[in-house]
Amino acid sequence: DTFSALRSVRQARGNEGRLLRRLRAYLREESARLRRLSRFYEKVRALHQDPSASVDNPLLAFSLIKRLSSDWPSVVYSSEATENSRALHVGFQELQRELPGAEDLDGAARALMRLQDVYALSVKGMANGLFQPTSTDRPPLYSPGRRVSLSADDCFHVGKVAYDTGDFYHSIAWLEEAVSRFRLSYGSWNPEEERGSLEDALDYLAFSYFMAGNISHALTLSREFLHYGTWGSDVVPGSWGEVLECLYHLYMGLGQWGAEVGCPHSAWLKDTADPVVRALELRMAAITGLDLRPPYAEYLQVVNYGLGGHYEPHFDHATSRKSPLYRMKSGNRIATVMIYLSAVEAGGSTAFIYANFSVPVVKNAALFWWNLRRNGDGDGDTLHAGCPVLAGDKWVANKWIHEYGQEFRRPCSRDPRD
Ligand SMILES: O=C(O)CCC(=O)C(=O)O
Ligand SMILES: [Fe+2]
Repeated sequence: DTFSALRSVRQARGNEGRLLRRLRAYLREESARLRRLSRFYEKVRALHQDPSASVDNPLLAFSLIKRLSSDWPSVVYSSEATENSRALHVGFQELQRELPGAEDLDGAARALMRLQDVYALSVKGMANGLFQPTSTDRPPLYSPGRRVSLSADDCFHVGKVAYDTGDFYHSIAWLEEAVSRFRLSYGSWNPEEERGSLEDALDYLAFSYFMAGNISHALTLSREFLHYGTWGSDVVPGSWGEVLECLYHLYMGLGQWGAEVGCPHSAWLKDTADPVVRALELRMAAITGLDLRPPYAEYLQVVNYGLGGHYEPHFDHATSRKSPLYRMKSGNRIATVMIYLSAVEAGGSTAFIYANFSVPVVKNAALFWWNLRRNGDGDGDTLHAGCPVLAGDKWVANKWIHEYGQEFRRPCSRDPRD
């Protein structure tokens, strides 16, 4: 999940810039090497095409013998190409530790699927670089400055991440898109490279339909797969292995869905951390009229949402006496102050599910609500969630205020409606 935060994505971009510079150096060296080889080739070829350059000439005989005994071996056995590619390898290895890995890629794929679900985006639209809701009468949720579309292989990867977790609903949508993109390019260029991928996508897609209960469509696709396929008898045991692997993921793997990636990262800031924190706390105390001195309130919590970052529906207050919240020995969380520290380009609203309203992310805006009624019971209407961030970097700060210390500021009542 290290790569979900937008700061890491920016760092990754910086690292790719470094890789680009190394590749440019490599290309420069290799081009120079090939230019030298070409010059040698042209020089020797010219001698061979010249009828007057006879070996009767002892000077030409000498240079022929020298070329064959010395120049040709050093051309053929030159280690220059190896050295150039070694420099490229070393340059890459130096950066590799900081580069995203397979888990980060899977996390980014899951973030795309989450955005697809929450904002009802069409997969075809997303693959074309558009954030268009499936009901096309609605305007796009976000129009990027530069439209980038996904390749067949990109869609295939997202589909495969879904497939691997037994999520056939998503695997079907993304593999359909991958297949239609592979079909478009099928036979048009580099058929050798494209072919295996179309077969793979069809295979995964057929199996997804099969698992989703659409057997007849699975069969149709399998026939197409057979048509493209050049495989031998090993495919039958291979398929069984896949069935078992898939069942395993279906029964064991679903719990892993949504773990880590897309979850926000947070830090706690004491008021002594910086005068800004102190000033902010004084302001919150003035606005709410509540006592925020420890232990009547928790330290300020700063949260950053990454790629497609979201927060599942929850209550801020404890709903069980066993909650670690009570360790502060200052009661439950009576109220929340939430400040939006950044704006986002799209998405990221805070949704109050039962109360049926949502608050957009507006930089420097603050929200206040009571989590508890005056009799100390939790208020069910405060169930809330952070919607996935569609585009942008979302930062919020939370101040959770506890019951103790507020006795005279927010008096109790026995009426459950208060
Ligand atoms: O970020 C949001 O919109 C909600 C955050 C939240 O509910 C929390 O941090 O407890
Ligand atoms: Fe919350």
